[in-house]
Amino acid sequence: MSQSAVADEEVPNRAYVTFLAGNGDYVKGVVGLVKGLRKAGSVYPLVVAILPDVPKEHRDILESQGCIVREIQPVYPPANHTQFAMAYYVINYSKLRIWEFVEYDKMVYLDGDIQVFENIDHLFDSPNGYLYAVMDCFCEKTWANSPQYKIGYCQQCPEKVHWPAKLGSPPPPYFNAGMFVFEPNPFTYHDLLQTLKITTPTSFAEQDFLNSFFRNVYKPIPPVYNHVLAMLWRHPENVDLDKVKVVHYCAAGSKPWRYTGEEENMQREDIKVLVKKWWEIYEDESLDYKNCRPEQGNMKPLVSTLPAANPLLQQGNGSAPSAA
Ligand SMILES: O=c1ccn([C@@H]2O[C@H](COP(=O)(O)OP(=O)(O)O[C@H]3O[C@H](CO)[C@H](O)[C@H](O)[C@H]3O)[C@@H](O)[C@H]2O)c(=O)[nH]1
Ligand SMILES: O[C@H]1[C@H](O)[C@@H](O)[C@H](O)[C@@H](O)[C@H]1O
Ligand SMILES: [Mn+2]
Repeated sequence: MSQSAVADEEVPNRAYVTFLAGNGDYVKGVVGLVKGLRKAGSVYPLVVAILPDVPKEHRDILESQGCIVREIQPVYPPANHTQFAMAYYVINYSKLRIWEFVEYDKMVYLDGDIQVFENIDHLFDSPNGYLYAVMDCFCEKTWANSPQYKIGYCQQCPEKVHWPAKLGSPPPPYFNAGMFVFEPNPFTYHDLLQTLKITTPTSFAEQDFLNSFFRNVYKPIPPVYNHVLAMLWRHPENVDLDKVKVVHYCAAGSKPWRYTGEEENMQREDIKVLVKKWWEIYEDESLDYKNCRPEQGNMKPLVSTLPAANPLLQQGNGSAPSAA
């Protein structure tokens, strides 16, 4: 048996995964993401779960950047109920298909509007059996229809405005579904789709659904793994930008490839710096797949045959730049 065949059996199969829909400009986000993962020295590839409406030119760009492109079929919430979810988010139910990627033992899902500034490969070593993600913030206007927003309660600072006793116990921890660590599994996948059929959609679509489905196995991880930009102005006391590893450009007007600086908070210095840092990675040709040295071993589809795929050897990669 060849050495690589032995390695194949012993090294768990792991990958990052993102989601891409439509023929718009989110493909830029994914290109930025795969280059960021490379810069951070990740040894795992990026799988892109794409809907059939992603044009061939975009698929080609992704493959030329070393991504593994996998077409998935859309998932819709039960008929006639879509009006309950924000239209913009409905497409995200299709994300549930990633539980079907059972050739991987563990995956880290990242939205296309996320950038990874420091190596996070150690997340794959987290104990199995849980879904790991970062707790969300309820303070932006996107939450305006929720009881949390109306009360002024946020799980990021539960002591500031207490959850009123008359409403019972405070809501359980709620994660932002732009980033999570999970295990693909045929039974979970089946159960997710069956449960969706009998679930009435709510505002945050699959994010609400995943929070409800995984409520008993959800483990919060530190906010550095999914820094939701609104934390900068809503909870500055909870943020240490130097320590942030993963930035989620989800605040209105903050997508770097669409950034104009016009929307509220977008003229902040810290936002400008983070947008600039995204662009530096996106435009860095040395991070293009074609320019990467093979010995770097990162993001190769055949990464599991490389000795460097041992995650324990990759822990604490302190050389990567921080987000700040
Ligand atoms: O036209 C689109 C829209 C979305 N996406 C993909 O879907 C992801 C989610 O969309 P956004 O990042 O624009 O959404 P937000 O970050 O504002 O939304 C958050 O809430 C959503 C609720 O549906 C999802 O849970 C999402 O992952 C979470 O980060 C994108 O990153 C991208 O990967 C596309 O490919 N094309
Ligand atoms: O997933 C959503 C989205 O990312 C919004 O932009 C943000 O304001 C919300 O907090 C979050 O739940
Ligand atoms: Mn997002």
